[in-house]
Amino acid sequence: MELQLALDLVDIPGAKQVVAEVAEYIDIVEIGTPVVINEGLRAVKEIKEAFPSLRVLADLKIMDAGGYEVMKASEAGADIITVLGVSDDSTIKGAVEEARKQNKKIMVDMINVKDIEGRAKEIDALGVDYICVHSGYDHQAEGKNSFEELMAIKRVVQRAKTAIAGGIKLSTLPEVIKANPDLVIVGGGITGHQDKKAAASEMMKMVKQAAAV
Ligand SMILES: O=C([C@H](O)CO)[C@H](O)[C@H](O)COP(=O)(O)O
Repeated sequence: MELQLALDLVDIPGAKQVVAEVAEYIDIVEIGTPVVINEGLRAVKEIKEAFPSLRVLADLKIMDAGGYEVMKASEAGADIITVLGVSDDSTIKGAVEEARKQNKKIMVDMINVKDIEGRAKEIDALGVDYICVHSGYDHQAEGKNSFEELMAIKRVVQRAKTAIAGGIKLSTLPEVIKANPDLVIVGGGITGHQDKKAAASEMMKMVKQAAAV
């Protein structure tokens, strides 16, 4: 099991500051969609250059032109790129094909997918690297989470790694860990914490303990 830090509400200097604080307690750093909107793929490039030993995920939430957009994120230094599960199979196939050429990985974000089990099965067969259940900010505001969706994809996914994102905090992490995802993604649960380093360190400890069992 691994831990990914999602950075959504920062600019590039702010992102560097947070990563410098918690780098030893995370496996992957995510340049979130709002950061890419504000700063462009330059944010991915600068974080990869500043922290070469960390894997960097570009949360582009690709919906079309999968191959082209994966190529651009790869050029910027992204190791993992996100594509939406609601997009057409041709988009996901194009993304996977380009990622293979560039030696990168594709994560499919299942945000707003209605038939989670059925679509996860189809997407798994397309050769993606991760399938991620995700309660986005708008769903979180309605009190939703993706714990049940994680259990649903765990039942059907055979080759991809499984991941979960959306509002995970120290208090809810044990419930998430129980469902045994390969990757836990945390944004505000670390960045909104008074002591980011302590929160990341505690989360990493819990994740690695679970992985060792
Ligand atoms: O993907 C995300 C969201 O859609 C905004 O772009 C977040 O990175 C993801 O939800 C994790 O952040 P938290 O919900 O704050 O843990």
